[in-house]
Amino acid sequence: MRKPIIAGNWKMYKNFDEAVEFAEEVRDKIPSADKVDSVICAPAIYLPTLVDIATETDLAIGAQNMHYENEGAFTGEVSPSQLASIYVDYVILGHSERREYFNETDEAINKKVGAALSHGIVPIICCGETLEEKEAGKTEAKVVYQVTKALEGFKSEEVKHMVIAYEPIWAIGTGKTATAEDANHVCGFIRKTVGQLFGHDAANEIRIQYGGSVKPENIEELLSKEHIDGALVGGASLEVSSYLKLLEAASQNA
Ligand SMILES: O=C(CO)COP(=O)(O)O
Repeated sequence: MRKPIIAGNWKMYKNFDEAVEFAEEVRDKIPSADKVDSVICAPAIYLPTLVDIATETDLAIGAQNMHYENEGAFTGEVSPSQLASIYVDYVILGHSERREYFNETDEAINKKVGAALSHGIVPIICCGETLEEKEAGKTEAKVVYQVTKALEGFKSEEVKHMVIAYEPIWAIGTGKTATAEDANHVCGFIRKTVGQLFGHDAANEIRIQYGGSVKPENIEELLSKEHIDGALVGGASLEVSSYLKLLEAASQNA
């Protein structure tokens, strides 16, 4: 049985006071980490403070991106060793917004996955198709390509501990959610691909999230599906009450 994982992606929202207030309000209300992994992926400048607030609670903190090099002349970037030095647990890699607006390539994402692993940071690897690709019947080909590239060169033992987030781009921030059946179908397809590349154990243990307009109203149906192990959530992770409802739903599903 895979433990559900709900990760909030705050993107470039909240000022410092709002971020602190949120974390202080939720930290003692997080369901047990035995039942659900509860993560907030915040803007980089808030990470040390949020890690402090979350210490000795069941809330885990993640970054939204990082470079693959540990140090160097890369103005404006944050490195894996820097994130590890402040005890960040997770990092979102290859989000469609990074691929689209910051020209992130599959090769760079693959290097970032390796860098995250070598620092004990769990990568949440994003994949997903555009509306055009969906309408052209290319969803499966797109996610297989992205997942295969991101996982190239790793061992089954490493892949097991990773998280993949299937986020159809047309469902992000649009209020349009993939039906639970469609989302489950694609997540199942991703699992099958992992199985072909890394074997049965990796396929069985890797956690696959759905992302794209996930809300308290649709989380239960999504999580009831065989291949959906959690959610990567934008908008609905910004409010304390809706974030906690998502966690509650996942802990009851566990
Ligand atoms: O991009 C997303 C999470 O990474 C999804 O965002 P929304 O939940 O706001 O659609």
